[in-house]
Amino acid sequence: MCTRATCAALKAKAATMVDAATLEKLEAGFSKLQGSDSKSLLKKYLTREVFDSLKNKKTSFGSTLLDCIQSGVENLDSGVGIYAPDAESYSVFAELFDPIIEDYHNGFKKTDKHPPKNWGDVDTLGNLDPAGEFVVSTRVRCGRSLEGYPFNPCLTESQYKEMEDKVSGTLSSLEGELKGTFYPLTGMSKETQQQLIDDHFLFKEGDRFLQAANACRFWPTGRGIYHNENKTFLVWCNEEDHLRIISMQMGGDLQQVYKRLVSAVNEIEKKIPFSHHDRLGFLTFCPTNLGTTVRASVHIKLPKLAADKKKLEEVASKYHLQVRGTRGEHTEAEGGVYDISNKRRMGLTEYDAVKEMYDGIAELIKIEKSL
Ligand SMILES: Nc1ncnc2c1ncn2[C@@H]1O[C@H](COP(=O)(O)OP(=O)(O)OP(=O)(O)O)[C@@H](O)[C@H]1O
Ligand SMILES: NC(=[NH2+])NCCC[C@H](N)C(=O)O
Repeated sequence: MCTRATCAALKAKAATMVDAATLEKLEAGFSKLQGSDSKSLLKKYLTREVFDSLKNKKTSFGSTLLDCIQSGVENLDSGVGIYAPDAESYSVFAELFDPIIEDYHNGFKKTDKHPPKNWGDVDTLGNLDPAGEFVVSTRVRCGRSLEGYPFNPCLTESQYKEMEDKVSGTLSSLEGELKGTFYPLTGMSKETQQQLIDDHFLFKEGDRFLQAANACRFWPTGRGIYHNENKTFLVWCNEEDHLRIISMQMGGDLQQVYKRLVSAVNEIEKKIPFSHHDRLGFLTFCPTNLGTTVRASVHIKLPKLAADKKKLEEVASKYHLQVRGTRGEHTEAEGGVYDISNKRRMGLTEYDAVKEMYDGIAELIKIEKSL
């Protein structure tokens, strides 16, 4: 017979157990992935052994292995294929996250510790292309998560609203070049939204990788964009991460772009506490963005080098750079314009992540000139 005490204990145990339907989906997902020709890091590191050791685990938010891997299972063309539904997932499912992090971030081992934040001397970076021959535009972004909130899949509708209020309220106090307006996605006309996307200022809608990760619930509630008048400083609210802080402008003046980003982050950090992990650095939804969270990119035309796309990618990867299409990740180049950025974000400082892009692009331009 079930006494009150044993009943409560059984209930508590059931709450920490992964239910049969989830286990069934996990097994089906595992078979689908391993039977596919997916090139994702998820497929590479989710061995039967790792799968069996993690399939019954749950975080205190109730997130399971399925929540972490479902995007990569559904989208077999994923490069990575895994997201952390909450910060605890990085430790509960470390057996899977750690080797993926090590592979993506150039050998950042599970025993390694991400260095403390260091923006470095912002005056030491220059203009990548003073003559304006190759670089169309330059952008540096970083991601931040608000302390006290889980990532997208675990957020409630009211948390989305609360976060949007917090973010827009805080940004409204920015001054000088950073002064701007917050535009919620709710109520924005489709034309305005599309124009902002086409001009590379706003995140796209309906990203299938995020959707499959359960990251687009209650859309467009709580999502929005803040920008200054000339759109050189922008903040995305509640897309992939709670915050994406962005500085961008036409041409190759990385110093100006980086300086603006650093002063903006320093200002915002005074007003909002961000989630930071002793070993992993700043916390983000996707393991590719942990650490510095910095992606410094140029839109660049390198017609000779890019005549052979494979060659371009090979040379870029030699300098630890990643090549994307004109409209960002998972898109193709239009009119010969590529998005080239630093690939790793962990195990080095913010300054060094940006410098990695600076040095690599300088080399690519040198090669292009020599061809
Ligand atoms: N140097 C750049 N100049 C102009 N636009 C850029 C530049 N780099 C990226 N973008 C634009 O930023 C938008 C977002 O791109 P994308 O989603 O690939 O990167 P992200 O914002 O860094 O985030 P994530 O890596 O999570 O995808 C796209 O419209 C892309 O074209
Ligand atoms: N925006 C990102 N987090 N990009 C990195 C990974 C995106 C996607 N999940 C993939 O594996 O291809």
